[in-house]
Amino acid sequence: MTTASRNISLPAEWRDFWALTKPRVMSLVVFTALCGLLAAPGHIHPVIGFTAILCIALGAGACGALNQWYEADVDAKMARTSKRPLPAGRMDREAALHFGIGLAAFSVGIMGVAVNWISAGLLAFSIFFYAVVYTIWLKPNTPQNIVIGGAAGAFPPVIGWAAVTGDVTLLPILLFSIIFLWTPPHFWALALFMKTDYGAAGIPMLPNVSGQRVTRNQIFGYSFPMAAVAIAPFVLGESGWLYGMASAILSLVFLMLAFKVWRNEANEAKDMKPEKQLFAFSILYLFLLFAIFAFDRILLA
Ligand code: HEM
Ligand SMILES: CC(C)=CCC/C(C)=C/CC/C(C)=C/COP(=O)(O)OP(=O)(O)O
Repeated sequence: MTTASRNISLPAEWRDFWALTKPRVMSLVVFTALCGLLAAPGHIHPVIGFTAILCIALGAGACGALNQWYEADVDAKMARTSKRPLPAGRMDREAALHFGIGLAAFSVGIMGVAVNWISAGLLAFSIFFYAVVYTIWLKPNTPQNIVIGGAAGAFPPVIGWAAVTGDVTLLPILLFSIIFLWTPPHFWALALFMKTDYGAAGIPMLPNVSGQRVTRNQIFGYSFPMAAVAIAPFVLGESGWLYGMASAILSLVFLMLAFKVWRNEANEAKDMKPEKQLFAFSILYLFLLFAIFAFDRILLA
């Protein structure tokens, strides 16, 4: 028996289905949903709360699968995505489609029956928005694709909140707005320094359509309303000082890094340290902001 065969590992096809769900990106998506759920007023039975988060995770996985089903040809043209299960030829397109539709139907159905139909409706809408509005309609047609389409990724904390309360009030709309305004700096910073090949694959992302100067201006521009909305829960008296201080400090660091991106003139990836720093920090920022927000609300409750 070889060392490799003795390792405990998933059979290849399971690993491929797992990869279809884009687990690394989706982990933060699911975390924001958990924070929305924990920050909501009222009580949810832990088993129902766990079920809600599981459904959101499965719904997010459905998004990844449906996206890769539709984009198999595009993914084959980009080095970054060419090793995904479909372009690499390890899986049928049909299997990915069935997996995506199955996960979507299962997650929405269980959410509706076990949690409530408001959160199930929001989950169904988010999946539709990402799979159809973003992937099929906006992404191949406009460099504003991720601005509008990014709304799909902003829904999870609203869904988590609605799982507890059965409604959507100002606070979850603020959580939505934070992610909505965070997405353009998050993605465009990455698109500046990483060889994404979107241009070669015919996808009109902002850097390859309008150039690096416009992209840097837009990154800096979106960071201001993002910071303002991030601090808003404290200003409106919906959080304590802990979140107030944390959101101010984190947003200040974000703005400073976005300013360094704005000032940078480099067009070689090796000189794009500010862009790399902003992308890496964008993930830490959202993680800490949501974690501290939920913690602060639990302390206040
Ligand atoms: C339309 C919106 C978005 C686009 C186009 C986008 C695009 C990307 C891309 C291309 C990557 C590089 C790595 C990869 O391909 O897996 C990435 C990484 C990442 N994104 Fe986004 N993203 C978006 C929204 C979001 C949202 C809403 C979240 C979470 C709330 C998120 C969380 C992450 C995380 C955690 C990573 C790092 C993953 C890793 O370490 O491999 N993204 N994003
Ligand atoms: C609960 C629920 C329904 C959540 C939706 C969450 C969601 C779909 C977030 C979007 C994040 C994401 C994977 C962007 C990748 O963009 P891309 O697919 O354009 O990137 P690619 O070029 O790597 O394929």
